[in-house]
Amino acid sequence: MEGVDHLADERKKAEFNVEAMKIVWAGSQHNLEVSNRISKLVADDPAFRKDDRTMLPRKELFKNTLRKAAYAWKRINELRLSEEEASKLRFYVDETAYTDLHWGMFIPAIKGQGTDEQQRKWLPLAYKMQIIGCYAQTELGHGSNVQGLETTATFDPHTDEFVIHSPTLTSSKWWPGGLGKVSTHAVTYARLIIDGKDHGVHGFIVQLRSLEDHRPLPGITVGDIGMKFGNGAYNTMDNGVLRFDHVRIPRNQMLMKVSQVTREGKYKQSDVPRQLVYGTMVYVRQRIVADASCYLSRAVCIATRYSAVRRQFGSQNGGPETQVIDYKTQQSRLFPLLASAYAFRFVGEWLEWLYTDVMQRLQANDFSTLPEAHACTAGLKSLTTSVTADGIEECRKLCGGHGYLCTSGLPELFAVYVPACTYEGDNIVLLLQVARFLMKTVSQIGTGKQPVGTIAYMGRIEHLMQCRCNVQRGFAELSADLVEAAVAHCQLIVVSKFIEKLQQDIPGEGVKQQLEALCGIYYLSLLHKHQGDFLATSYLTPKQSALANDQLRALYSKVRPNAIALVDAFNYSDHFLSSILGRYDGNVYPKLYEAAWKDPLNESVVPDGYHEYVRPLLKQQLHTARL
Ligand SMILES: CC/C=C\C/C=C\C/C=C\C/C=C\CC/C=C/C(=O)SCCNC(=O)CCNC(=O)[C@H](O)C(C)(C)COP(=O)(O)OP(=O)(O)OC[C@H]1O[C@@H](n2cnc3c(N)ncnc32)[C@H](O)[C@@H]1OP(=O)(O)O
Ligand SMILES: Cc1cc2nc3c(=O)[nH]c(=O)nc-3n(C[C@H](O)[C@H](O)[C@H](O)COP(=O)(O)OP(=O)(O)OC[C@H]3O[C@@H](n4cnc5c(N)ncnc54)[C@H](O)[C@@H]3O)c2cc1C
Repeated sequence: MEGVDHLADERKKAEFNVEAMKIVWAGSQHNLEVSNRISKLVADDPAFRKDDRTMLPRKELFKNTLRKAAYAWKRINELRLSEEEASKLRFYVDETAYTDLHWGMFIPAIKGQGTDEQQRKWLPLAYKMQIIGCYAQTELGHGSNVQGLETTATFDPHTDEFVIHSPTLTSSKWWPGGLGKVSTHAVTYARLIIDGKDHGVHGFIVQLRSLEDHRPLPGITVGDIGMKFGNGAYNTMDNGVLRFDHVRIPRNQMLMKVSQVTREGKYKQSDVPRQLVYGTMVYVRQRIVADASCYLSRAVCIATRYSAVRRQFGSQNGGPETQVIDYKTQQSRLFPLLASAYAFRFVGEWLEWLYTDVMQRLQANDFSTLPEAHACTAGLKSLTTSVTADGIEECRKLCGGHGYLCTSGLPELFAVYVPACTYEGDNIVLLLQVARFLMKTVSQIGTGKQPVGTIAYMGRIEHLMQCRCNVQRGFAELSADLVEAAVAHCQLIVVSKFIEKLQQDIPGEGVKQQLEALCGIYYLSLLHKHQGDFLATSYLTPKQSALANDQLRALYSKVRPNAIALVDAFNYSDHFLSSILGRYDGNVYPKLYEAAWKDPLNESVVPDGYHEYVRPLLKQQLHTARL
């Protein structure tokens, strides 16, 4: 019934202060206050309706996204929201759009790789959205291999310009979000050519469309690359294709913080690592880690609430059937994901600190922690997005048949999230970067001391490195194993940051105890999953492994009465979750039934097509042997 909290009994079981846990999840009292205020602002505004997304045809869907983005911008300015509040508003609008790339990559690229003068010129225009930008790096033929990009930027000393050109079909820019129909400018990555010499990939600001009539400028061919996975989902984004036909830009539109080209055409590489040109990707990867905890927690919230509502089997003498959340199999699938959501939240906080620290060091020309930052952002982006994508799908399965309904919110959540395993760096390619970092670390041990434990096999590689074969062959031969080592390395970071979080002062009755239980579930479920490795390397005895599994089950029982309160602590509105299965009040069945009749297919009792295609079948007079 309306107004009844069908999960009230579950909420009464909580053994900790949920309001205090909301502050832990939000990161601070201030963050919680801003989240509450902005979330309500969005949820209460019908202009931000999103329950129709999966039913709109692409052009209507996209126009609706443009409308929402413009309306959001209007509200941001009317209410004079801060950058923090504006970012929260875009988060709670919950619709991928060109603004993601304008604010999330175009502006950071100029801030990270532009000179002070270039920042003074371009950032005010971008902040006022008087230009709209995208990040055009990937090409039809190359995405992972940035050094393989083919677009050229050839310096013309006669006119003090760069000529931007797409020499081959595969050099067409392909995938950049916001490029297809909206962006007026792009930070474009191209090979810098001076006097016939290729200086590698650099960033350039290129205007794509007229600010008067939005038509592509001369030499620019640009459009959308077409429909992507799933209805609604990422089709609100205009991922685009872009070709340059000898497009001329002023020399001062090459981003010149890291390296410069003088008026005379002299190339100057500052004494900074060339990889700083990749700085925007590092920035986004660390943000994607925090983002993973948001997406995973949304799916876990839906699946946990529904698992408490859903009853199946187990009725005694006509009594109520068993809540599926009480089955150990349901708990063994759901609670590690709940623990992962919290774990990724905390490692995301740490990674943001690491990134900020590295950026401060770069200001002082201290590049000592850049390799660690690269390995951590790459590895944790890979790990958290893979676990989150798989976790959203597991949450769909945890909801049985109803999880497959769009009104569960889970299919669209999955469809919009899964590209995170690919964009900002294919997850395997990034893990190979971590493996390279690990190998370099091991080789620097250098004293002949063999690495032990789960990285013992790296000793064999190191041995190969020292004797009969070169690093590349050893690395390539064992790359699949090295990727597993890279994952293990990243899992160690996640676990250690969770433990470090627990060593902080965490206010609120019972809050720390719940986090300790979740931390235990996180590492014991990992131990359980990889117990073969631990047993094979004698890190664990069979008896210890069995004890660990017993402890894991005991922790499931400890978390069970707190599960609903632990997902309430995510503090998501019903509007944001957009899920009948995940409703705060648990009023699932009546709302599922009500929603079904709103589907356009039910606008008529007899479906379109009946008379043309069904009635003739029913009325056919066929004389076949089978009849
Ligand atoms: C949905 C919303 C999501 C998040 C919300 C929040 C904010 C985000 C806002 C918007 C985002 C929304 C949607 C995402 C849109 C997607 C955008 C994109 O996808 S942009 C394009 C991304 N492309 C990539 O990531 C390409 C991946 N490839 C690479 O990074 C490089 O090619 C690679 C590192 C693989 C190899 O580079 P290469 O130059 O060939 O180096 P090499 O391997 O030879 O190593 C040499 C040397 O350099 C070190 N190194 C490499 N990279 C870095 C780095 N980034 N930083 C520092 N150091 C680096 C490497 O370790 C090695 O060192 P050693 O020689 O071993 O010491
Ligand atoms: C939704 C979405 C949005 C995007 N937005 C943008 C954007 O705004 N701007 C932008 O510039 N780009 C964007 N991209 C492009 C994205 O960054 C690339 O697709 C991504 O970097 C992967 O590169 P790729 O497509 O070349 O994959 P590939 O590298 O071709 O991957 C194909 C397979 O090859 C494997 N592989 C590749 N190299 C190696 C290797 N050395 N060793 C072992 N295996 C390897 C990969 O693991 C993978 O299994 C977007 C992509 C998507 C899906």
